[in-house]
Amino acid sequence: MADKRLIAALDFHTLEDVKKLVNTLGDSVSYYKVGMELFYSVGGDVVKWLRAQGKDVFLDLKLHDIPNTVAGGLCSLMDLGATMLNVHAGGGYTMMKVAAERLHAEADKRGIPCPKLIAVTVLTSINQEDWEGLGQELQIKSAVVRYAKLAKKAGLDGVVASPQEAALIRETCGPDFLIVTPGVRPEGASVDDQSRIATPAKALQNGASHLVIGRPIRAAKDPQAAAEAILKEMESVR
Ligand SMILES: O=c1ccn([C@@H]2O[C@H](COP(=O)(O)O)[C@@H](O)[C@H]2O)c(=O)[nH]1
Repeated sequence: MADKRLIAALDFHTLEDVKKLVNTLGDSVSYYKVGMELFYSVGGDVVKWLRAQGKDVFLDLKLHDIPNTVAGGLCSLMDLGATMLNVHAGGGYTMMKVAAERLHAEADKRGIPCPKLIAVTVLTSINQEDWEGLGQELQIKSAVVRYAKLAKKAGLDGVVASPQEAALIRETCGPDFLIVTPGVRPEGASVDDQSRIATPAKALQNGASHLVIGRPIRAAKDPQAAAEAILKEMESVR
């Protein structure tokens, strides 16, 4: 049985590429992330196709707009059947609260399970220099925890954060809060454009509930072997 803590990122722009990787990974991976590159080129069909294969889907579109627009957008996306959706915590407490309330109300009205809703805190590509360039005075860690507390208070199920902040979020937001961490790199793997990273084992030890991993699997010579090695490392942390 696949380890649902691993979410493989499908940053492709054709359905053919998606099918090839998903078929290669087979039963080893049961949870996939669809982000803007794929969604903007293929649309909702990719989510429907993945769901028809029995896969869970994190639809990572990072909605960031005024409350009414974000809530409406989420309700439209709900039709696709994704397991998890997200918004930007930078949209503020009111936006997150309205989004969560409208999503739950819409799910109740339609009699369908409500997708998990999580908030992006500070992107894992942001380093200290980028952060200061934005005029931010809090430390990145403190800002991430602040966003996580706001997301929890607004009724969201969790956050996206780097594995470096996971321990502090877990301590602050409790055992059931979802902590979805991109920025995961096996020892020796290329860092690419990520900044705040950790290995799969370290991310889990820090309290991450899910690891989002893209290029270390997708760009590997043998994606199946890369995924298996990551899963083996994850298995050591339960
Ligand atoms: O803060 C964030 C939020 C989202 N992402 C997404 O996760 C994957 C990571 O892919 P890698 O190839 O493993 O770097 C990618 O789809 C991002 O859009 C993130 O990296 N950081």
